[in-house]
Amino acid sequence: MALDGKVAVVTGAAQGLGKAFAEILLQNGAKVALLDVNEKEGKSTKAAFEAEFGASRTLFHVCDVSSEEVFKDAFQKTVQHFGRVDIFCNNAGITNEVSWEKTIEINLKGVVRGTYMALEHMKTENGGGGGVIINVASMAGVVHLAGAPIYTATKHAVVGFSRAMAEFSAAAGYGVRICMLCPAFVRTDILNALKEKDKLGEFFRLKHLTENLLDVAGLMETSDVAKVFLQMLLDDSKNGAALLVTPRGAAYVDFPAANEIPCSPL
Ligand SMILES: NC(=O)C1=CN([C@@H]2O[C@H](COP(=O)(O)OP(=O)(O)OC[C@H]3O[C@@H](n4cnc5c(N)ncnc54)[C@H](O)[C@@H]3O)[C@@H](O)[C@H]2O)C=CC1
Ligand SMILES: CCCCCC(=O)CC\C=C/C=C/C=C/[C@@H](O)[C@@H](O)CCCC(=O)O
Repeated sequence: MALDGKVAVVTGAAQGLGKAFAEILLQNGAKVALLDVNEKEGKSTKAAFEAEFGASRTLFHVCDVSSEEVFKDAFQKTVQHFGRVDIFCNNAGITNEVSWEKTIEINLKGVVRGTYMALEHMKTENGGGGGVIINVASMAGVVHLAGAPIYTATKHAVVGFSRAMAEFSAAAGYGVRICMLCPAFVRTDILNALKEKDKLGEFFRLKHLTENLLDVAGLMETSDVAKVFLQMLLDDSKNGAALLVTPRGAAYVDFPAANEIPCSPL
């Protein structure tokens, strides 16, 4: 997929990884709708992008992905403004083990909402032009964090949901690919949760386990992950693929097929 003239939606685009994904999309010729619950940061990001790429290339909508109504409204306004959407990146996420229902609402249900909405618009069956959905999971979608069980659960769920939807989309002939990005640790505000007892609750006592993983893996910059995001987005051969991103490089996860799981009689 060439990006020139394509229209992308990125959730959680005001800062961190979402902002870096939006920036690399803009650098490569796309128009980008920035959706985020943080109005102040979102407006400031939009202003910075306007100065660099021109006013007509970006839109900002205040949008909480945990509200079906608000999310749909922001998406519809984007379609009205740009005329179409070709790329949808479900990136918004939080770490909050105390308000765990909120974490599921944003990290999982927000991704499900965004995926369904994007498919409905992009699928060729409805006269759409096809496209790509990138769901941002985490390495915690493949390995677990004992210090963040709900975060882990949402990210595993995003991987499972996206893989199933990718196969469904291909089988239905929708013309929409769905892939997952699974980064290890990236220098963004989400990691502040590791210092906040009111975010981790009883799991705060295991924060050293997460910190140990961070020490082993190292910390990436958002721009490093954005480069890998772009590669995956442009690779038309990938559907249902989960790309792990670490400071040492990137690798697609080799999931076992159902008939490849070794079992012996009990
Ligand atoms: N930073 C890291 O080490 C890693 C982050 N991730 C994932 O990357 C994604 C982006 O996170 P980061 O950029 O790291 O964190 P961040 O905290 O810097 O950015 C998250 C963005 O999502 C927005 N957001 C939060 N709740 C929202 C909601 N209800 N509706 C709309 N927007 C909302 C925030 O306002 C913020 O702009 C998340 O899904 C996170 O789980 C995955 C692996 C590693
Ligand atoms: C509670 C805060 C979590 C916030 C954000 C994340 O999603 C962070 C990433 C989650 C899991 C990371 C696991 C990392 C494991 C590594 O130590 C190791 O398994 C990978 C080694 C990388 C390499 O091969 O170089």
